Amino acid sequence: MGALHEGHLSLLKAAKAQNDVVVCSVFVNPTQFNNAEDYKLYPRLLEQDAQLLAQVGCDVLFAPVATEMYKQTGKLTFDFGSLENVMEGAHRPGHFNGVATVVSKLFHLVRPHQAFFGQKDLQQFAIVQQLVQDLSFDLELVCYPIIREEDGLAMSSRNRRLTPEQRQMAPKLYEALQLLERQLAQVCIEEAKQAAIDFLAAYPQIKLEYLEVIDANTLQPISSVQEVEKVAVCLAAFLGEVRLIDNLLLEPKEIGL
Ligand SMILES: Nc1ncnc2c1ncn2[C@@H]1O[C@H](COP(=O)(O)OP(=O)(O)OP(=O)(O)O)[C@@H](O)[C@H]1O
Ligand SMILES: CC(C)(CO)[C@@H](O)C(=O)[O-]
Ligand code: BAL
Repeated sequence: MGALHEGHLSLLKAAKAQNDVVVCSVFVNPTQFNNAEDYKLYPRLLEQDAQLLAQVGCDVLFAPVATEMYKQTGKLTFDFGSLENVMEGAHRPGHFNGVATVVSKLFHLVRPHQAFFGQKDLQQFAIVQQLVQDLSFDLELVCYPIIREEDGLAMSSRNRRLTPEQRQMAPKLYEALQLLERQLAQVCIEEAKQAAIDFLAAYPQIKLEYLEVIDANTLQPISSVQEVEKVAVCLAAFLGEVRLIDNLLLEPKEIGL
């Protein structure tokens, strides 16, 4: 969606290393926003994005305008069942319907052989995987790790909207996830979650929306980390009006099992 940072550029570099031609879409997609202010205030920096894309060897920048993108599109409805009834899907009504709509259109328009996504949007990646299966898109999906600022904050275009005070506070989200990971090696999930919730409660500027310990394959909350092959810890929180998400993928061995 543009306002590119090193997280996005890591995807571009990986794409360029593996392909002859790389296309990057920059499109602040109205149909995936459940909050009008979030859409209005989303950072838009197309000129700067174009320069950064040229520097990493991107071959094509596809930056349609919304009226053109949606000129002939009716209301499409997707059903991702339990994959979308949690976390982002539960808190952003209609969000994944909008994501699935625009990703389908982008795949048809660009016809990529590979498509690169970031782990930061873990649930989005699971939804897109399901979409590719459901609609038999002939492409390979690739997911790359989260690139962080030096203080641990996950890079995000929305970070630009933080005030200096909020920006200083924002790495607490990553610290909470790390605390949760450490706690999971020692106590049960409920206690571990409570420790992370209590940690964040000490910072009144941070309003936690959800904190989940999930099976990274099904995205469903789990009651014991021994249950599943791959665990993820995920959160969403507001700093003022700015909503940020972050997650860690944990291997069972990393949590002492
Ligand atoms: N810090 C990051 N590291 C790696 N990939 C990232 C990072 N941030 C975003 N991405 C990925 O880049 C792609 C484009 O994301 P998008 O344009 O929505 O950016 P964003 O920075 O996540 O914005 P926001 O968090 O404000 O929604 C997505 O696949 C996303 O997961
Ligand atoms: C998948 C996506 C391109 C849909 O607009 C967007 O949500 C993003 O960039 O993560
Ligand atoms: N970065 C994922 C899309 C969104 O937040 O709308």
